[in-house]
Amino acid sequence: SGQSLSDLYLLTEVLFSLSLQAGKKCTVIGGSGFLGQHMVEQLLKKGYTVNVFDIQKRFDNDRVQFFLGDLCDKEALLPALQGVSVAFHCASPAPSSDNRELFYKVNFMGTKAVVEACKEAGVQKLVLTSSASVVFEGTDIKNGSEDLPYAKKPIDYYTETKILQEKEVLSANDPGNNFFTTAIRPHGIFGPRDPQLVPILIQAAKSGKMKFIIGDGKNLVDFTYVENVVHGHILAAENLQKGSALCGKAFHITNDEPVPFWAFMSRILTGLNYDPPKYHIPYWLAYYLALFLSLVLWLLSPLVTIKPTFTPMRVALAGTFHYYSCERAKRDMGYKPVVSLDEAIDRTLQSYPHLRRAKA
Ligand SMILES: NC(=O)C1=CN([C@@H]2O[C@H](COP(=O)(O)OP(=O)(O)OC[C@H]3O[C@@H](n4cnc5c(N)ncnc54)[C@H](O)[C@@H]3O)[C@@H](O)[C@H]2O)C=CC1
Ligand SMILES: CC(C)CCC[C@@H](C)[C@H]1CC[C@H]2C3=C(CC[C@]12C)[C@@]1(C)CCC(=O)C[C@@H]1CC3
Repeated sequence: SGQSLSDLYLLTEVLFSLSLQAGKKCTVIGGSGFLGQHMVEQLLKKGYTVNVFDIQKRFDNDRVQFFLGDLCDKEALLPALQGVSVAFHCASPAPSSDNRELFYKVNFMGTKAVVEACKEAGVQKLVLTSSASVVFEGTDIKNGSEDLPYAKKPIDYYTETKILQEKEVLSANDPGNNFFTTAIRPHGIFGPRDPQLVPILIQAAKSGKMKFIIGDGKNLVDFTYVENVVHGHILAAENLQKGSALCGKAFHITNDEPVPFWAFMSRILTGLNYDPPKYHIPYWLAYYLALFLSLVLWLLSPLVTIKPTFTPMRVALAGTFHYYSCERAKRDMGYKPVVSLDEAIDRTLQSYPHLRRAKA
């Protein structure tokens, strides 16, 4: 009859909208962090229901359900993953923490717990935030593709465990059990609220350490605006499905506009009223000075803890080419940066009024 037909129609509508809602429920592991918070904001804008799992709560939002816990604890993760179809894993100890045990525990063992918890909770898609640095050994990379082998000698412990983490996630891809995984490899993320790049640079400038250009200053590097990184993650989640080219694969996400490292640094410095560096120092000299300094600080470490501005890792990043091709992301997920580098730098500079030097 007409009544039962309209009941059936209503039921179908309800079921359809329930399935859409379930498809759009996600968890951001590391959602209190720099990238994580930007992920949450964009996911909410796109109509996702968002859970955050993090060891700390760094913002308030009525539309977000927070789960506080350590990702190394599978039992703590499970409630945050109930009814969720996509998990984004963008948690990591800060690279500057330089704590080998912590990197191993969180990035490797913790990621194993994330994979197990996702499978147990019935999450279908896991998108990992990896890093383009997993292939970087401190020597030039120009337009590197995802086919480059993992670094045999990674530049630091952080990167060593990012490699282990990425391998763990990609090898967990299991179409037979309806569990799909992929990894996004961003490079040099920057933007509003970044606690690393701009604040470290300005701190160095304030203490008079930004006088030298390491090398000839022509080395091209990728700096990627945080919203482009978020866009890559969301596209990855939306294109990750049975039979897609994303399953078990890694993808570079960059601004697709490599820029000389020192031109980028100078633009940030002058944009915040600091002088750009102007003297040149040979790369090898800067590298061995940084190595010598880290040795001295290591010898002094039982007595005093000092964090150097110029570490061998930072010198390597500042004095070599390291930019990557994002053709694979363009081809397989329709990626294209949504914010140009010029616009991204302007927005970033405007977001740091407290770091701007007052003009004399
Ligand atoms: N910032 C950059 O230039 C790049 C970052 N990445 C990757 O992007 C991801 C996000 O980085 P950022 O947002 O810059 O870092 P962040 O330090 O701002 O955020 C990391 C978040 O992870 C959380 N976290 C750390 N340990 C945890 C644990 N045991 N359990 C639960 N939560 C924990 C922290 O509380 C923090 O909220 C990381 O995986 C990082 O390796 C990759 C390439 C470049
Ligand atoms: C003091 C100056 C020589 C350099 C100041 C800027 C640096 C703090 C940043 C320049 C390149 C950045 C970078 C990262 C951290 C911040 C920089 C060293 C990462 C190591 C962050 C984590 C990653 O996965 C790779 C990044 C590469 C670029």
